[in-house]
Amino acid sequence: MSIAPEKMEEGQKLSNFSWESVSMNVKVGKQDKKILDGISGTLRGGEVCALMGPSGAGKTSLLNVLAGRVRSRGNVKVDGSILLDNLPISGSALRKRIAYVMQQDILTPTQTVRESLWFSANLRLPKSYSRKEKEELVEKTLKELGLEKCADTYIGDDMIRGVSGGEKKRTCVGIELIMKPKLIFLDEPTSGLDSYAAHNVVMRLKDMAAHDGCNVLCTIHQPSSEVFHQFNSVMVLRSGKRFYFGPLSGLSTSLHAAGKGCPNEFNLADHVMFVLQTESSEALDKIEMQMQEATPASQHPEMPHDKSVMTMKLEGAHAGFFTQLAALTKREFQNVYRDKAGLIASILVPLILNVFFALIFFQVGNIDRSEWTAQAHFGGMTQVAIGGMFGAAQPLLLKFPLDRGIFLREYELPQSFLNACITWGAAYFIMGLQGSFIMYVLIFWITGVAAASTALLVGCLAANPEVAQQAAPAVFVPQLLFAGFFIQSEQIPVWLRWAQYLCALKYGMNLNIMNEFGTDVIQDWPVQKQAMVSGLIENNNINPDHGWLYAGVLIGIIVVVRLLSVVALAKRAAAFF
Ligand SMILES: Nc1ncnc2c1ncn2[C@@H]1O[C@H](COP(=O)(O)OP(=O)(O)OP(=O)(O)O)[C@@H](O)[C@H]1O
Repeated sequence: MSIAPEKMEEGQKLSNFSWESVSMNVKVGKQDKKILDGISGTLRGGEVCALMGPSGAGKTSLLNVLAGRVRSRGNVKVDGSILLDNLPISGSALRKRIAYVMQQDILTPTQTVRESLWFSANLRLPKSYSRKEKEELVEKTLKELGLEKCADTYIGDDMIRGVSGGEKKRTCVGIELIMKPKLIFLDEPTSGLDSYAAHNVVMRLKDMAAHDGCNVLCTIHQPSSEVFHQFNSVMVLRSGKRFYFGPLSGLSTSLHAAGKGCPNEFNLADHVMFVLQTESSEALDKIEMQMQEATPASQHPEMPHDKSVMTMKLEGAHAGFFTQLAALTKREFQNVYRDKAGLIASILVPLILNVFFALIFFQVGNIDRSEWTAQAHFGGMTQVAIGGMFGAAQPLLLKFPLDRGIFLREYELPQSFLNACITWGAAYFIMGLQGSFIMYVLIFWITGVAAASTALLVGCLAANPEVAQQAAPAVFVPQLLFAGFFIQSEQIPVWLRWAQYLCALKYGMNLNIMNEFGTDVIQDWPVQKQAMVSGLIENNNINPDHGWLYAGVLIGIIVVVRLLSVVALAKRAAAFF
């Protein structure tokens, strides 16, 4: 979300955000499915509105349409108008003005609460803010959200002990609120919280809305009475239609007037849900009509505009490239060194595994041994390269790339270089290889980055991580087959050989073979053994003069595949927005 507020100005009028006859239809097969049916409403500045309704009623769809995240395309058709201060607004102009707090936490576990807010402030506030002003804003937000006590605690995850669920939610809210947006949409900000923590979140939102004059809309699921009564207004949906919109008190009186009053000891929110889910569609139409007749004003709440509060101009350039780069680099380094378990795993696991695998190929590169064979010698090198390819690609297939960077991240290259050093440090001496150690490390490094790039593309094309994993063999098995160990290039049918140009492992292995069996390495070997490895080079169509070409192909694969990933991801994002 990118909102760039200028400094706050006193005495500006509150904004009204309204929408009229918003509809959304989806074509499912040959049928039109009405997701939203002519919904109108208004959000008044300084107030918090709850969006409620049974599961599937259309809450998230409405929130997405109002946030400009869904538009007419393909089999989705969106109608209606959205107005900010009575002026139509749509597209990026609308998205820019809305802070959208999604259901999923998007926090970095290894950052503290204060660092998370600072990260957001540093990256997203306009350049006109000085460091001191940003720091003051962070401290103010911490205070307003009641996060001072846990400001220096890690966010945490399953591995790292961190802040509580409620504090996490409030941090998520804070990350958006630090931008002082005019419009704040929250998708179930209280889900997973106990009623006290949920109450806390809503109270903070309410205080902030009242103080800063922003318009807040949040979907909410089964709120406790205490939480529900904090909202200024409520919109209740049923089957994509508006059932009620107005103040909370109006909901209670109009239900009463329709003969469905909430018993004293019941929770009003639960009661409405119960009515919506137990009454027939015809009965609900009747109740809705009776409610409208009883309190017609509730359906069109007036919009007083006489209140003046602190608000802000939505202008100003964002933080510059170098500020953003510095902030991102710092966060990624913190992430690596604070995640102790991850750090140990990324060193110890490859070390132990590679020692074990290398022991299976113990001294296969020592030509003085009577057991020496070219096949085992070649096999030892191949197993390290295959292990490297899977080690680099696996994490990208397991984690959906939408939440990862598409271009090489700041620490991705050093991390894969470290991995290359660990792997060859464990394998090279045990297997008794003779090529240049540093060349092995460099080849492993570049092949690993190419394999990781391919995995990233698979992830970007796949609909979800499961599909990505199922598609993985289609990409990686050919790599193994073209690597020259199972079948040599000249034995593969000519009309299929072109596929080797897509396989990073093939070029990594070409370079490995040149490194291990180059003329300078084998010149002192017995002639018979020289002939055996020379045959290996020839049968795999390796030209010893083409080393730079093979390295160039690997770099080309990295560049092309990363660019294709950007295109794939941009298409996916366009479908979403
Ligand atoms: N793009 C789409 N294609 C087909 N059906 C859709 C699409 N988007 C939403 N729906 C359907 O529209 C209905 C409303 O979905 P929505 O997610 O808005 O409901 P909700 O009120 O937020 O539900 P919940 O409380 O369970 O999250 C559901 O039946 C959903 O399956």
